[in-house]
Amino acid sequence: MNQIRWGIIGTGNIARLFASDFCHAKSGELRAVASREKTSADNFAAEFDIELAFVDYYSLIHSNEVDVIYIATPHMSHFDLTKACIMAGKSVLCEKPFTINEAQSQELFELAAEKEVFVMEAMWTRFNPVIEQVIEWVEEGEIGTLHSVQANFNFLAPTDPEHRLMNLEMGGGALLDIGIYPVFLAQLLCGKPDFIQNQAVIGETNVDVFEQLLLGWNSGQLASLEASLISCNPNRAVLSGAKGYIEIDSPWYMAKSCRLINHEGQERAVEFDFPGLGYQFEVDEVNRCLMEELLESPNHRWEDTLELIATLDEVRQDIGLQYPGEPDFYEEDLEHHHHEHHHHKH
Ligand SMILES: NC(=O)C1=CN([C@@H]2O[C@H](COP(=O)(O)OP(=O)(O)OC[C@H]3O[C@@H](n4cnc5c(N)ncnc54)[C@H](OP(=O)(O)O)[C@@H]3O)[C@@H](O)[C@H]2O)C=CC1
Ligand SMILES: O=C1CO[C@H](CO)[C@@H](O)[C@@H]1O
Repeated sequence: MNQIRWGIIGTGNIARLFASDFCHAKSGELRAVASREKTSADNFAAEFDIELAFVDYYSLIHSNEVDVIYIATPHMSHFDLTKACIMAGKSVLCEKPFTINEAQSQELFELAAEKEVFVMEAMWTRFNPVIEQVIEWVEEGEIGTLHSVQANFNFLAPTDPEHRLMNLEMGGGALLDIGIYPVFLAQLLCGKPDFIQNQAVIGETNVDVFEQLLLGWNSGQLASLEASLISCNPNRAVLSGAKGYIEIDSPWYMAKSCRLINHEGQERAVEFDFPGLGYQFEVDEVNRCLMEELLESPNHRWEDTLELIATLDEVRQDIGLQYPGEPDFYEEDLEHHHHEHHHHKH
């Protein structure tokens, strides 16, 4: 079998973590990297033993040397780069959030369907073995009816106002960068929420630095979620059911262990001994999908990405957090009214 040939766009923080874990994937060749800077491309290629270093992104996108491109650049660039890859017939694994809003994601998935190109949001947590275990426990009824999801993602972000996390022009803020993880977990287990409430703290650079969300489902399920760029937390997740609960150990979004505790207090602990941080599992998933000639992963479908970003859109609309170049929320809201849009205000 020929190896699937990968290219990476960007040489920043996540590109490095991904490249270090790539060797733990079951198959695939990390064949090319592209950077805006020649020295960054060359150094990255040398460090990770990558054959080809491109000095602009579009040369990689149009090269015949790769089958799939991993986009590891800041949020605001995901739309244009993914679009260019699809147009060039290159499969895509694009960092989260897939795009900054639902309209952009919708447009890309329509294009991918039309051009018959594989596309997936790099929601790596979905492929972590602990999350697979948790899905299995919940589906097998080990905790009975699932009633609640409690999850958060907190870390101390750089305070530099120019840093991508603090900079509005770069799609900054907690929600899109890290809030997406707890929302992902809740929606993975409960589906698209029927109600969304939130409280957010806006920082000095006008991005959300801290927020809590409460999601509700007509089924009676509730999720209590938090994202913060300004506070510390062990970042554990707890799923409570009628017969017991599951605790995903810290940090839950990249955990190596979890525990199932029944209503009598009996505990079953599971530990996974995998190398690296766990980025290899999303690589395995993409390789498997490409070998099966799928356009989307059945485990993180286009619909899953759309439902995820739709929730983030709704929260941002409530907060009044708009990114440069986005259509005006309030005009959209008027249109939505005609379509019986259920927007739950607190
Ligand atoms: N899955 C995960 O665990 C993580 C995911 N992410 C996601 O990955 C993306 C990138 O985040 P991160 O790696 O932390 O960001 P960094 O700033 O560390 O790196 C981003 C890279 O993108 C390239 N780039 C392209 N355009 C720009 C621009 N306008 N400004 C700055 N850099 C640019 C640069 O590469 P070059 O100079 O080589 O062109 C840069 O090194 C985000 O969307 C984030 O959500 C981030 C961290 C962890
Ligand atoms: O996805 C992510 C995981 O963790 C990082 C913090 O350590 C985030 O900034 C990032 O975007």
